[in-house]
Amino acid sequence: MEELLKDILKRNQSYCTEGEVAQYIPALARQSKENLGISVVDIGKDKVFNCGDTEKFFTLQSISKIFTLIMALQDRGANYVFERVGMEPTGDPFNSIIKLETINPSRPLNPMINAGAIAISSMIKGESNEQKIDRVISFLEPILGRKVTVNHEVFNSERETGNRNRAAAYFLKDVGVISKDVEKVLDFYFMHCSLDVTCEDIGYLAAFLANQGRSVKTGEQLVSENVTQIAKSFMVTCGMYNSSGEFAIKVGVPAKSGVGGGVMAVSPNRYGIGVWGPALDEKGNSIAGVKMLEDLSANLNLSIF
Ligand SMILES: NC(=O)CC[C@H](N)C(=O)O
Repeated sequence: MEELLKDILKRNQSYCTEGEVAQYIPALARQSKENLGISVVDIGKDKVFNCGDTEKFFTLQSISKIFTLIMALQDRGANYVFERVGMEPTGDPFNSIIKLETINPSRPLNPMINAGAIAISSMIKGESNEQKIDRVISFLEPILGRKVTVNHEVFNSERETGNRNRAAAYFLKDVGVISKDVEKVLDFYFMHCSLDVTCEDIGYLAAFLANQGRSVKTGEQLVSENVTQIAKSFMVTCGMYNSSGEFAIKVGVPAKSGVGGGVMAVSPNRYGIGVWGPALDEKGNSIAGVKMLEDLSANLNLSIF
């Protein structure tokens, strides 16, 4: 495995120069394009294989949407959640708001697009945003086996510039999908997107899903298999946004990307995979990261289809 990862990293390094780091969040626009890392957690061997920049921090961004979805399902139950957010892919960019008004009854099509994830954020239980983010952190820490913190620079940057998310959230309040204070809901959404992680962490988050909701670090069953199945189904249909179909054909595993450049990929019962490369394609997915996943899938025969 060490040799395979070294080879895959080397073969795909040149893709780092293609695409751009996320420009619409100023703190992310300052990231270096050159970073590239891949981490594979082998569940059977209880071992992690790292290659490249696997210990540097970047923000979780949309990968966090999987974990807030899991928490909302636990806090409110599936009926409550899916009365307010749908189960279908959009074919539109992650921050698009175009379908919010044309669908009847009006609700976000799925929990992976920003509008859906913001609605999900409003469902997480807690008296204050501090309590809510502490709950997210307490959920993640036993999976990662380390302390997790919010990156305040990225949080403030998103908060200052997130006007499209603000537009989506106010629309959702108008149609009754969100009932809480919109600015507070947005702050909490920006906070969980701004959690600092490493590529290795993404591998362990993926391994937790590959392991049907059991932490590989502690052995603890943290959520029911059914809830992880829902999360992984959304990863297949919507996890890579309007590239999910192409990704299913070329890589063939449940995956979730974030504009920090991370991609979390799940090989059920076998591997948790984290890749990181901050230069993104026009759909917001890491170019070199996706290329490395294509190679890894072909080499290890990972496609679930
Ligand atoms: N695709 C992403 O990672 C988007 C998350 C980012 N925080 C946003 O709201 O735009």
